[in-house]
Amino acid sequence: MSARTLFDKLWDSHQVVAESATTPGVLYIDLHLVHEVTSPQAFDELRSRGLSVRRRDRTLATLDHSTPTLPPDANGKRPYYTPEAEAQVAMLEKNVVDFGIDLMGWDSPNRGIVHVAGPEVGATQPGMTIVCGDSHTATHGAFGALAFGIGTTEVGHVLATQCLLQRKPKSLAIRVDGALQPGVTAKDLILHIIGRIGIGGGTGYVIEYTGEAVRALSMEERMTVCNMSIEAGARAGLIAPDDTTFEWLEGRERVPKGEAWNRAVAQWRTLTTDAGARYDSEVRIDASTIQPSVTYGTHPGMVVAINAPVPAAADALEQRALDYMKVTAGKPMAGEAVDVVFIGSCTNARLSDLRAAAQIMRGRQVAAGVRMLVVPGSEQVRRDAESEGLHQVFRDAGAEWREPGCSMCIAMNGDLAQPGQLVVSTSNRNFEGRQGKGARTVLASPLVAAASAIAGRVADPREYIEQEAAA
Ligand SMILES: CC(C)[C@H](C(=O)O)[C@@H](O)C(=O)O
Ligand code: SF4
Repeated sequence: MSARTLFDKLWDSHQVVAESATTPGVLYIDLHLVHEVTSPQAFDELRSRGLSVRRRDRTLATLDHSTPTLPPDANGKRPYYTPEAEAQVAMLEKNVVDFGIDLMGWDSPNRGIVHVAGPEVGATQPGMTIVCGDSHTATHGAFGALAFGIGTTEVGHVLATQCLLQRKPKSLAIRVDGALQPGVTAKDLILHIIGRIGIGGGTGYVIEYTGEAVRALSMEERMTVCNMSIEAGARAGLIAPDDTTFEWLEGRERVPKGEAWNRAVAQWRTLTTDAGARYDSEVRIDASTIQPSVTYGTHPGMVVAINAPVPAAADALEQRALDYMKVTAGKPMAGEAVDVVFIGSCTNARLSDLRAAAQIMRGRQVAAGVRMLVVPGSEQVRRDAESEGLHQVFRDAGAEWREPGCSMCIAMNGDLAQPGQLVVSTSNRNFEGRQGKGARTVLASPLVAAASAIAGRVADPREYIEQEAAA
């Protein structure tokens, strides 16, 4: 057989019916993740047709988007933001019982944002096809799985058949050579990439991230990178699995054990792009040139190095974005006054993210007038962080330590910013109103977010890291 890319291998091993000029192919799905927002109509459809879930053992649900991050009151009542949010959660709780599906619900020690909790329990594994009614499903591609978001109608198709109609996308290699500088994180890398290729740069492609800077990333950093593939328009983002992947996965609840683990790893080691395999397109990036980066506009492609001047608007839409953000071309983002700092979301709410932020915040205070929310991505992250005392570091600094959920990433659960407020956020979307009507979002790394909370303005974390090194 001729040389194949990792993506080709994943596709070939899951396409059960080939596509033709007039019909899409049929792809077998190994894992279907479900959350409360995009599943109600899908389950209703099954009900109305008298269908059951085809592979309950390959379906796993969680509660994350609509869940409040404040604890229940003395009567156990949770402070849902709206009756709709509460109904959505109740609906999924009912659906998993009616259809016999596992739910990481309120009483589970594993509940969390779907893209944090799925990998943590070992449901996400190399070589799988993974779907979820959620655009950030590409996160799971960090494990060498073909993972992408689907719509609610397709959620129904997968529930009923465990298959999906798909045409094969093209492949794009993003090769990152060199090494990231101190204070420059995986988040800066992916923001830089989207800034470079644009929000349409990945459209029609599955991206494979390669190169020595990608190999050097931890598993959690790889998830941060793959998470935002959709923000470049890509169908999915992938990183070939290696020892970093296997070490991270070994021993987790849902991965194979004993001899079966060894066999799985041996098979997973074949999941690499063959020498001589061709991508449809390639981009090269030099990691050593990347600075801590932030967004300055209203989509994730409007990215600038934190100390570099904001570029002039190229068109009326960009000018509208600058006006909305109250940002001036020619001035850097560093120094912009900050109202709210949010550390959370499926992009950056894992233990290493919280450690990075805590490193800067330890012994310091959130600036007067700044509100800071730290929201762990899952119950596991919360437990691990609390056992290290990170929650205390954040609380001592004056930040709020919340319960796991999507929180202020999407502002549909009660956590939101006020009109006009500027939020430095570790999430992945900065659209108008994303974090509350009129709220202005600056996407950044946990290091930039923590430094900005302390400074009360958008700040370069290297100022604080250097102080520490000097001390
Ligand atoms: C609610 C859900 C459908 C949505 C998505 O698909 O990504 C959300 O997670 C988001 O981040 O905007
Ligand atoms: S954390 Fe944000 S981006 Fe991630 S799934 Fe939740 S709403 Fe979507």
